[in-house]
Amino acid sequence: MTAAVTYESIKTCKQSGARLGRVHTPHGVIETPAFMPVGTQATVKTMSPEELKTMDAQIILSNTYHLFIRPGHEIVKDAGGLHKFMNWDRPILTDSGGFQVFSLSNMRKITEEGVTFKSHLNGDKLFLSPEKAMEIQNALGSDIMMAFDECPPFPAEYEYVKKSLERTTRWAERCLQSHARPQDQGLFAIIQGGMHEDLRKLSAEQLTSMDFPGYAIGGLSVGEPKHLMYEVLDYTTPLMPANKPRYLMGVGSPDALIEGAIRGIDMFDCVLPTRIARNGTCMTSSGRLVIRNAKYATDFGPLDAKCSCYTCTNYSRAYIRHLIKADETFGIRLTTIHNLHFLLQLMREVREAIKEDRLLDFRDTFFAAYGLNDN
Ligand SMILES: CNc1nc2cc3c(=O)[nH]c(N)nc3c(CCO)c2[nH]1
Repeated sequence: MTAAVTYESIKTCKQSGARLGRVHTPHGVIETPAFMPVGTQATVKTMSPEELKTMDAQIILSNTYHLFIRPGHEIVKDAGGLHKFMNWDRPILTDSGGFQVFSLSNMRKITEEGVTFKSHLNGDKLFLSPEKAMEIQNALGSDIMMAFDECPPFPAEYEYVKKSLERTTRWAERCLQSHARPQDQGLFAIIQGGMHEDLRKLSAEQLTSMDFPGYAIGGLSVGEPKHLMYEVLDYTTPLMPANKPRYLMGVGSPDALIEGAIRGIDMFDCVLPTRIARNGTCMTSSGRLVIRNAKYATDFGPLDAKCSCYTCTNYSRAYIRHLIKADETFGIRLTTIHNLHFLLQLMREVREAIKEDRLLDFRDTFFAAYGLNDN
C-alpha cells in the first residue's frame, strides 16, 4: 500500500526519547511534536478556520461517531467531504467512533461483529463496526483515519483487557481490508493493553506486524493517575516503529504534553483547552486561572502577561470575567482563543527545545513556573 501519510525524522533528542519530525499528508505537512485541536462536530467550538490558522493549528481532529449520527456522513460526502464542508484545507484526523460510543452511549452491546448502541441524541438503535467506521471515514475524506477499536475502561480486569486487545487487533485487520482509498488516506492502528506491560507488548506486536502508516496509543487518559500513564508510555513508545508517527490519544494538559514529547510521542489531541474555556478556566504560564474569581473584577491586565495571543493583546481579565459572568459568547471565544494558542505555543517551544537538545531543562523551567514541581 503506497502510504499517503509518511513520517520524516528531523532530529532525535540526545537528552531523552523526544524527536522532531514531519508528518506528510495529502492536505499538508505537520511539524511534530504537535497538538491537534478537537473539532468533534466539524468545528473547533467557536473558532473560525482563519482564527485556527492565525494561531497555526496544523491539523484538527473530528469524530466519526458524532458526524455519523448528525448530520450523517452521506451529507458530508455530498458536500464534497469534511474539508469542504467545514472550509478547512489543512489536515484532518478522524477518530473511529469506538471511544465515543463507550463514553457517550449508555446502552451498548459489543460483539465480534461490532457495537450496537443507542444514539445519545434521540435513542435510535445504531451499529458501528470496523467496516462501517471505514465507510464513514472514507465518506468524510479525512487525511488520517483511526482503526475501529475498543478502549477498555479504567480499571479493567486483566483477562478482559487481553480479550479486548485481541478483538481490537482483529478489528484493525478488518479496517485495513475495507479501507477504500489507502493511496490517499492514512489509516492508523491503536495500541491497547491497559496498564499491563505484557499486554501492551502483545498489542504492539500484533499491530506493527500489519504495517500501518502510523500508530496510536489508546486506552490512556481514562482516569488513571498520571504517573501510571507515563509508565505505560515508558515501555510502549519504544515498541512503536521509529519511522512512523506516534499519536497519544486524549492527551492533554501542558505537563502531559511535555512528558509525552519527552517519551517520543509526535501527536496529541485533547478537548481540555476548548472545554475548560467554556467555563472560563484559562491556562497561563503560572498555572490555571479561573476568571470568574471576584479578584479579577478590577484586574485590567491580560490573562497572561507572557502571552502574545489576540485575547492577551487586546482584552483585560476584568473584561473577560464580565463576559463570562454575563454568559456572552464572545467571552468563550476569547478564552478559547487563548487556551488553544497557549497549547500550540507550548508545542512550538517544545519543538525548539528538542532542536537545541534542552527539552528536560525546558520541562523543569516550565513546571516550576506552572507550579507542577510538587506533583
Ligand atoms: C480524553 N481521553 C481519551 N482517551 C482516549 C482513548 C482512546 C482510545 O483508546 N481509542 C480511540 N479510538 N479514541 C480514544 C480517545 C478519543 C480521542 O481523543 C481518547 N480520549
